[in-house]
Amino acid sequence: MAEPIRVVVTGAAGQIAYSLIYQLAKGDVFGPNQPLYLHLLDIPPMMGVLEGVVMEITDCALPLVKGVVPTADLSVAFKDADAAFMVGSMPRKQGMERKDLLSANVKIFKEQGQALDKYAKKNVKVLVVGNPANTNALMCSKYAPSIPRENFSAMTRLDHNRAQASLAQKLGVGVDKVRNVIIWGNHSSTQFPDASHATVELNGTSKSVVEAINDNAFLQDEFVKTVQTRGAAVIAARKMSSAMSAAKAAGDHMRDLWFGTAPGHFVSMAVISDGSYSVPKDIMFSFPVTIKPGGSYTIVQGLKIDDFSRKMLDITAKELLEERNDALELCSD
Ligand SMILES: NC(=O)c1ccc[n+]([C@@H]2O[C@H](COP(=O)([O-])OP(=O)(O)OC[C@H]3O[C@@H](n4cnc5c(N)ncnc54)[C@H](O)[C@@H]3O)[C@@H](O)[C@H]2O)c1
Ligand SMILES: O=C(O)C[C@H](O)C(=O)O
Repeated sequence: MAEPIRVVVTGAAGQIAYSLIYQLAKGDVFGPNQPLYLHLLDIPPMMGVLEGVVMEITDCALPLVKGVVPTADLSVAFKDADAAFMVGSMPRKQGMERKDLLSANVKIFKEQGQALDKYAKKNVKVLVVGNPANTNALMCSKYAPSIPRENFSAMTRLDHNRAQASLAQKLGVGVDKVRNVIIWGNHSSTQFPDASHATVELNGTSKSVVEAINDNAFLQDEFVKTVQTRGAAVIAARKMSSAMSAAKAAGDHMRDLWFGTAPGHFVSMAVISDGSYSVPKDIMFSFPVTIKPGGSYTIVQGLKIDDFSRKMLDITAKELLEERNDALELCSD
């Protein structure tokens, strides 16, 4: 058996964590041969609830869990961390946009970035889930200057999974037959879900999704809007934000960072922009990426960007630039 790794989950007493921790503990993310210590961070008033979560982890009797560290202390939570799921923050309520959470949440990510910088391993992989995820990840990385910026990413995998599932439903095939959808930009209602490079396996043959659906109006309108507003639709129905699907996406994202993407497949992940596709640098922008085992990723290059796509990329980049300015101001004191 491998040496145990230390995996942090923040917001560990919350909804997403409740589904995520089980996946981690049973080996769905880091593999069935990887023992781990679970470092569970929440705020002091939630320590009683967290105690209940720890009892349940124990009662699951899962052999990969070598220890559980429930805490409200950042120095304990991030000590020697190999991987961190940054979930802890306020979720939006009906009628809010995710960026409305910036003032409530961004300082959490500043403070926790500083703690990662001080206590975590320098090769820690940090996945930001808490909203507004892209800009929180940017600020988390800014305040952890000793950790490479490439080790930070924000989650757009839920949008990616939503897009893949929506196309599979439209085509009447299993989700595993659709690949290489792209989410560009922000995890917000300005994101651009793009099916133009996606493929579908039909009767054993790979075909472009655009050709298979043969309905550009659907792909540029209904499909885009459905994915952009899916989070709000879940909130309207559940009166709480998505949790099971968010935890599944967080597991998918981290597993791909750990083990790499399959040949010929790319996934969507918000990473620091290097200017690819004329996206402004230094914002956390969701791109299509391929990943090598161990987490080094490459932004997929050379995809054709038509006029419609260009317009959509520019809209979401503009929003991220605005969020960055607001976040810098909020964190300046
Ligand atoms: N990126 C995505 O795709 C995606 C998807 C779903 C939800 N989210 C976001 O994830 C976040 C968590 O959602 P949830 O449904 O689990 O919320 P929740 O309210 O159920 O749980 C959040 C937990 O975070 C804790 N918390 C608050 N401040 C903290 C701090 N400073 N340090 C540590 N813990 C802290 C709370 O006490 C609570 O236990 C929200 O911001 C939500 O909008 C993102
Ligand atoms: O939409 C939200 O606020 C929650 C989450 O970001 C989601 O996409 O479901």
